[in-house]
Amino acid sequence: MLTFHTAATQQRRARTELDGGVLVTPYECPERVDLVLEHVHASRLGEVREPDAFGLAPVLAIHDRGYVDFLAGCWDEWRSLGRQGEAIAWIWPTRTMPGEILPDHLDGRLGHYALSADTSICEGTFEAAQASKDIALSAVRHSLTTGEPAFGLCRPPGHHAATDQFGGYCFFNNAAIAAQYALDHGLGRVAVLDIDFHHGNGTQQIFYERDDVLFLSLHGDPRQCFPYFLGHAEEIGCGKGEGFNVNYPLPPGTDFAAWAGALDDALERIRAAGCELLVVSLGVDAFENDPISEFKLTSDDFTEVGRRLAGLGLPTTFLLEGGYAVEEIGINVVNVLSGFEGRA
Ligand SMILES: NCCCNCCCCCS
Ligand SMILES: [Zn+2]
Repeated sequence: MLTFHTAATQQRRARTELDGGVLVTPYECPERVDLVLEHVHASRLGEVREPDAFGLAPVLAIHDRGYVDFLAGCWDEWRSLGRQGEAIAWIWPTRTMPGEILPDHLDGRLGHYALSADTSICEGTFEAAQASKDIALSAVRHSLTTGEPAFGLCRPPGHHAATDQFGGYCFFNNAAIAAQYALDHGLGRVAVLDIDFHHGNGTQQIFYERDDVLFLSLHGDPRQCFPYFLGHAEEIGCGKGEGFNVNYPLPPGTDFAAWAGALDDALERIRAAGCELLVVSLGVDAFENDPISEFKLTSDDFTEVGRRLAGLGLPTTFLLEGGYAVEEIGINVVNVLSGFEGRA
């Protein structure tokens, strides 16, 4: 299986994440890329290829122009205000303050465009996000033109990024951008399957009223887990999109047996919907030792996940999302990919 990767994804080197009331070293660290790459090579998964540059048009097919411009200028503007730390949102529109008018001040715009305070913006963030979406586009183009599976070693991840919102370590929704690219190049319907521990709120929001993307997500129940405010089973899509959004919220402590039951149901729905491509939001933070997640999948379980995905018989593009047990991220990611190829 081909891997798309560029070191440009490591330009984002944030030093701070607000976690439990203190500023910690971000869980979503550049070293994640090195460790996945190490295992891609060690497992002889296949060639590692630099992505092509696709520019901003595919991004603007998904994200709002004002949002993209905000991301492009935020760090420099933050610094021009004389701020010492990294750009972190600290005030938001709320239930009692809906914020219909976009503020002029950066702090107001930061709250408008930020989902959560866990994601700092620093030097190199915009550049890394561009590299990550180029990886996703290169991977999906390969699957479309060859029918072969491809792996996009994306970083930063994307599934929490909505039309005009960043957070959960995500800026551009790589999976949504890839799915839209496939639709713009002739496909009628694409499935996006999100197996990251956290609900893909951004991907859901982007496609919620559409029937050309079937979005399915297995994740920690939002009653107990980030992102807390989206991801319930009752959210089934609306308008033309009704029935094309499927959430599988599962309780903390879920093991593979229960999780795989939801996966099998999701695979059945993908089969029934006549999807022509599968984009997998491949987060491996459902792993039992993940520091910020609460499922109990083992490394061997990830091999079985890959095997079951292969059973669909669809062209499949895997895009890295989360996974914060850094030591094991490489094993877990490659196990899915090797399992898919029947090599494990
Ligand atoms: N403070 C603990 C983590 C907060 N961040 C939410 C998790 C984002 C996962 C992205 S896959
Ligand atoms: Zn996650």
